[in-house]
Amino acid sequence: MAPQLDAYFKSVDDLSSNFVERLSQAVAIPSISAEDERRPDVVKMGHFLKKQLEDLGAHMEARELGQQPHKEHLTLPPAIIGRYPAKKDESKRTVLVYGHYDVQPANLSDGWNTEPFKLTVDEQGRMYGRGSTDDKGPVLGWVNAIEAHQKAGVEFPVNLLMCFEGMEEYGSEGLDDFIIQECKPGKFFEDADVCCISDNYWLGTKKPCLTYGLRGCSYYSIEISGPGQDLHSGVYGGTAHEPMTDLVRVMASLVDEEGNILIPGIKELVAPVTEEEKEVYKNIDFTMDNLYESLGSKTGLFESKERTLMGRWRFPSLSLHGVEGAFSAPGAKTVIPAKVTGKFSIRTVPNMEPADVDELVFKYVNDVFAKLKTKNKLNVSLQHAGKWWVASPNHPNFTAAAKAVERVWGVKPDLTREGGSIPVTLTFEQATGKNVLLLPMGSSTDAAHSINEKLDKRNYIEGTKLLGSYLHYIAEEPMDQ
Ligand SMILES: C[C@H](N)C(=O)N[C@@H](Cc1c[nH]cn1)C(=O)O
Ligand SMILES: [Zn+2]
Ligand SMILES: [Zn+2]
Repeated sequence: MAPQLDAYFKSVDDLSSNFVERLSQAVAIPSISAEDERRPDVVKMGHFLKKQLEDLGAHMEARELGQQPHKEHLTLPPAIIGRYPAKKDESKRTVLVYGHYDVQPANLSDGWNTEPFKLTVDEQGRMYGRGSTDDKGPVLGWVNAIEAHQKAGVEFPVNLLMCFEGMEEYGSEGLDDFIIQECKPGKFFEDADVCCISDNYWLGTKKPCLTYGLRGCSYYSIEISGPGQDLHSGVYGGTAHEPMTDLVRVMASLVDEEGNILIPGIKELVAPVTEEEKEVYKNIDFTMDNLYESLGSKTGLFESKERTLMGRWRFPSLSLHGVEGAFSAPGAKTVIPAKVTGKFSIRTVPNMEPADVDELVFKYVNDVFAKLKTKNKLNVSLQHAGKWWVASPNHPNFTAAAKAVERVWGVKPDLTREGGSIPVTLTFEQATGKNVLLLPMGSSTDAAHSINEKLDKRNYIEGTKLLGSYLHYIAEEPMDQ
């Protein structure tokens, strides 16, 4: 395998400027799944990806997923699925890869130093742009790997099945049922031997990792309304119950300043931490400085790395995200908003069942609201939910990936869990019955979901080598599981 990989690596290096250009074209499409008016761009991005792969000879299909639940006027972006080589080679293993081509919202006015939808590369090779690390860079890593094999004249080692979605940042609407259907006998994904997802991040900036766990995410809205329209605070302030005042009280009652979730019953749903498990956290290559570097401040909740890692991977957290309908522009506007909608989410962990979490949340929010004795109206609802996932890293899929990491980066990877969520991971595991590996490309300082999101060129290029060499190692790894 060594000469083949050497030739492949050289090809990746030779093509590196084409790969950056490919990422630049992808970042230029503002495929924001959460913004209704951007839906045509999400679809455009799906077709861009499809065309890139078709040009390399892959068999690709854009599969419609129907209308968006609760927003029936919107058509969901298609699942872009494919197979490379176009005709299955029965003598080779089949690897199913997943990624997403939608991105989080981004505006220059949020505080970006550069245009979010223009890939901007600085002198250190940091490639800034929305979606660069989450998840356009990693998705294009698979495309690049195919191209580099072709240009190097190196035989592609596996049958690659691909599933790319455009709604991951909005709860993967519509995808679960599609995956379940397509994993059935005779369908597109039926013959997967293993699955691989590149859509998370290293713990620090130096050491690659393989990831075997994710937190779930239950995302809620609290709508409070009262007045028939927005009001002048000079004329009506002091005469009416104000929705924003009620909402601030309800939201403040969800979590305290130390990050403790104040909803009764939530803590009891969490699996107890075992002594054996505590040892795992001690051995992870992570420092508080890694945290401070990626936070961009020293505002961590805990002093120790073990407690910090547990706060990210092992315990639930509740975050307040924003308020729709509230005055948020610069300057001063003396308005009383008539209807405000607060958004928050809970990251869930074993053994929290999403339905149990919902019940506790709804009861608590209604109880807190009732105590306010306000005449306004409350509506609390779940926007979307995805369950947590924890797997065993003792599988040839992980062994193959560890070999690839050592070959490309020259170090053994850490085995990590991830605080973020990729809702379909569990679906792939259950629907295929196969092992799922998370193989991250980007690092802890990439600022996914934040302003100035970036992917280091080194991570993109070496990451492309990593994805390709993983396919070579998985092709040869003994597997009876
Ligand atoms: C880890 C992954 N790259 C990611 O960012 N996932 C999102 C998924 C999500 C859940 N609800 C909304 N989006 C995340 O963890 O926030
Ligand atoms: Zn992602
Ligand atoms: Zn994301």
